[in-house]
Amino acid sequence: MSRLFICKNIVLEHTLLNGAVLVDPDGKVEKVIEADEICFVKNTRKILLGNDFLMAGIVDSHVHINEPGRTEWEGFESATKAAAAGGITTICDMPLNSIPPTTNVENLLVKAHAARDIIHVDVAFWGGVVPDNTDAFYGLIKAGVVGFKCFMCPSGVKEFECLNESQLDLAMKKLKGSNAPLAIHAELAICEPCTGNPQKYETFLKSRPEEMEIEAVKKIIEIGLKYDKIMLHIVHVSSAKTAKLIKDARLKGLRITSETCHHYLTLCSQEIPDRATQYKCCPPIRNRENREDLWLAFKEKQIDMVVSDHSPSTPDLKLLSPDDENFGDYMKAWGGIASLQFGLSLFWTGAKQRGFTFFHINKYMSRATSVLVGLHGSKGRIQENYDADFVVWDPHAICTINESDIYHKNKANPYMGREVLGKVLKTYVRGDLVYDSESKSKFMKSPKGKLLLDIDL
Ligand SMILES: NC(=O)N[C@H]1NC(=O)NC1=O
Ligand SMILES: [Zn+2]
Ligand SMILES: [Zn+2]
Repeated sequence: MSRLFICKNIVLEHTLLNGAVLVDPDGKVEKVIEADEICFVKNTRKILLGNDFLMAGIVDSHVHINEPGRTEWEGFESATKAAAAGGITTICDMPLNSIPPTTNVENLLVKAHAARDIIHVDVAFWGGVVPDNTDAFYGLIKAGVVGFKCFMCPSGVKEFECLNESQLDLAMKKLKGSNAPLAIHAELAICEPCTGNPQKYETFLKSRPEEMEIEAVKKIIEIGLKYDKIMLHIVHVSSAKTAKLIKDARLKGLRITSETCHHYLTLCSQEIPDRATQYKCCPPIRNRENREDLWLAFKEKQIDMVVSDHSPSTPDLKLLSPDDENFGDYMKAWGGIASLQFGLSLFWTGAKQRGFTFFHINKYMSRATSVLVGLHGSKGRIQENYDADFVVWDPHAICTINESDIYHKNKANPYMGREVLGKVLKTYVRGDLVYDSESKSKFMKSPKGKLLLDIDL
């Protein structure tokens, strides 16, 4: 049966509409209509959303799910529940931290089989580039990966080796003209050895200065400019200076985009306590001034989107226990922040204070990310023929991030106890309810997510 979502605040690209969204039985948007046309629509199930806000579901193009192999860090079921509870309707899984990594079709199938039947939102996959797998690119593209990801410095896991300059050059050469973007972790290992107290955040920050990112991006641009049709994407930009370089390269004709993460926009180094390794990620969270410059970089069109880079691990690897001999050692702890579920509230809290609107949330968290991963024909907008992926939320609600409300497998995160603006009430994937904050069970018994791949399993 068709469904009619009636709502006073429907967030479209540039307008807030008092009206309704008609969704066909296949879960596609049939029509967006104004309030005075509602009475003409017959034979539908009406879903009354009143004064809540109805927005396109969030597309988080940067998530590490880690199953199989490191499922105790994060798995498809827990990650997609957290996503649904955060208003995210599509996540794109990064190729590393799982064993095997997504570096050939065989491995992709292993991951897809692990995910099948247990996902509460849609899941797409990035392929990985490691030093010797260019022969696997074609098969991975045919199977439907959304693009490729590589590292320019050690990734943190031994199965996913980083590329040197000539290997990066080769990857670009092979991918040019393919429509598959190459997403790059841009840090060059040019830093000095760490001295100082490893339990102080400042010590870690000094060991990974922004020059590592700046030099890496300069190198990427230099190589990229040799290849006409390569699509490049710089993941988790932490430094506002890097963001500017990326925009300048785009003005020179390079097809290059950038993302930043909620942690760089919300947190700052001055506020990070000693031994608080739940704040550790790479590149590191930088100072307050840089954080403000990152917000400005959106206004200057230097940053295109914002994602979670959700990359949790178990608490032992985060060295979070006072009983651990390396307790709170920033240099030794796992680098990666768990935040998948909080993206909408974190971004909105910071964005509203700085004069951004609902339309920017849609732009940076749904539309731009959908374009990056080639899903812009079906995801990221409330529009005819698009999937009816929706988040229903209250942008005025003030909530506290509590451990009991978190669905990530590993709950340690830098936001515990923080007050944020915005509460997700309900999430729909292809017209079906997948999360309901009011219900006892919150999630559906039979998960409704789909694998966004071009192969049959
Ligand atoms: N391996 C992995 O997930 N690394 C991620 N963690 C992080 O903080 N930055 C990354 O690239
Ligand atoms: Zn990375
Ligand atoms: Zn990542």
